[in-house]
Amino acid sequence: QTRPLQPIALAVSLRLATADAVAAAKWGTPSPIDDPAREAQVLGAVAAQAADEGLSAVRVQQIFRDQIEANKEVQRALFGWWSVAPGAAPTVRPDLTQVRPVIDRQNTDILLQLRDQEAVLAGPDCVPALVDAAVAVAAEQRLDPLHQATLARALVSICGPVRD
Ligand SMILES: O=C(O)C(=O)C[C@]1(C(=O)O)C=C[C@@H](O)C=C1
Repeated sequence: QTRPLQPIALAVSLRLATADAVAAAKWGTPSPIDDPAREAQVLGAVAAQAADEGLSAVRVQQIFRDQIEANKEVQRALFGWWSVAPGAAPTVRPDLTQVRPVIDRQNTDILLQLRDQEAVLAGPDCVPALVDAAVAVAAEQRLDPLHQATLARALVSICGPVRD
């Protein structure tokens, strides 16, 4: 494959795309963007999956902290936009309990890509390969500037060994 890191960049981008639905689910409700209990659940689940796959729980949790941070950056940006431009705010409210299983599936996809691309991630050409993959995904998914910038945020810790 010409771009071995494109599947992981895509999985990260698809996880990030859920932030729009999460923000719409929370907008106009008392549910805060930050949900520490859910974050702990996500980080616990990925640490368990990392152990099953023989991956470093510390590395995997860092990578997923980045996913969560990037997700919150999208949510905060959208909240800011909707508060100054109420006409742009969502008119239908997705059910958060239906969005979270999608996030869980993307988490698994990301984790399995980390496992499958272990050699590339640990190799000397990871950063240029990751940038190349991210640019390709941004074009293919037609990401807007907010989602391009936050995709970069979500990818910061991906390169490096994922096994102890
Ligand atoms: O599930 C949510 O409520 C989200 O906002 C998504 C998410 C995540 O990226 O997994 C991000 C922020 C919250 O603190 C918890 C989890």
